[in-house]
Amino acid sequence: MRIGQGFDVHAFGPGDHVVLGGVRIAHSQGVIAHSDGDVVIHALCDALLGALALGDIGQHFPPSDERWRGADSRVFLRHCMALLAQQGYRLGNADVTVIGERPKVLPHAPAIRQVLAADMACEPGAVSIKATTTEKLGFTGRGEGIAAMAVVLVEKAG
Ligand SMILES: Nc1ccn([C@@H]2O[C@H](COP(=O)(O)O)[C@@H](O)[C@H]2O)c(=O)n1
Ligand SMILES: C[C@@]1(CO)OP(=O)(O)OP(=O)(O)OC[C@H]1O
Repeated sequence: MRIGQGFDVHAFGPGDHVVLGGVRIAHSQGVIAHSDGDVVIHALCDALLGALALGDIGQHFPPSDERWRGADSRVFLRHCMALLAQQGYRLGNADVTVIGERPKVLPHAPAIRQVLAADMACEPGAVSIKATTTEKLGFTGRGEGIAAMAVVLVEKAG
């Protein structure tokens, strides 16, 4: 059994939606990112890579690589899951916290869990999505950006 943790931040910028856990959520702003800027999936990828001691998302999908411009981050998650299987592990469970004042995440948590469970080949019950404000403190509190942290437990397959 191994454990991994991940953290990601993106600044808000022009736009009308954010993507969280593969779900498009209408918002008064978008995020500034090379890919779709999905902090939930980026944190999850770093947690999976961390559990395997295989570096971080930027090493696997460099921001300098034009292939990843505007990319759907689900591609990154499925790649990390393939690496997990190659190393002889499967997901035990994942726990994610989104940090920000807005958008409100809780109404979208069931949809996010469905998407992530599909990509992580597990039951939605193995994927937890939580959210918190920072009581208007700090960069998330000022509405400058959004963050997510993730923890995963992985276990030997078979
Ligand atoms: N972006 C967010 C932030 C919070 N929530 C939910 O609101 C509840 C209250 O948040 P506190 O920071 O005051 O604890 C919390 O239980 C979250 O589920 C949200 O949906 N989206
Ligand atoms: C996802 C990648 C893809 O190029 O770029 P960004 O969308 O900017 O996101 P970040 O969380 O900074 O992770 C680095 C990159 O791997």
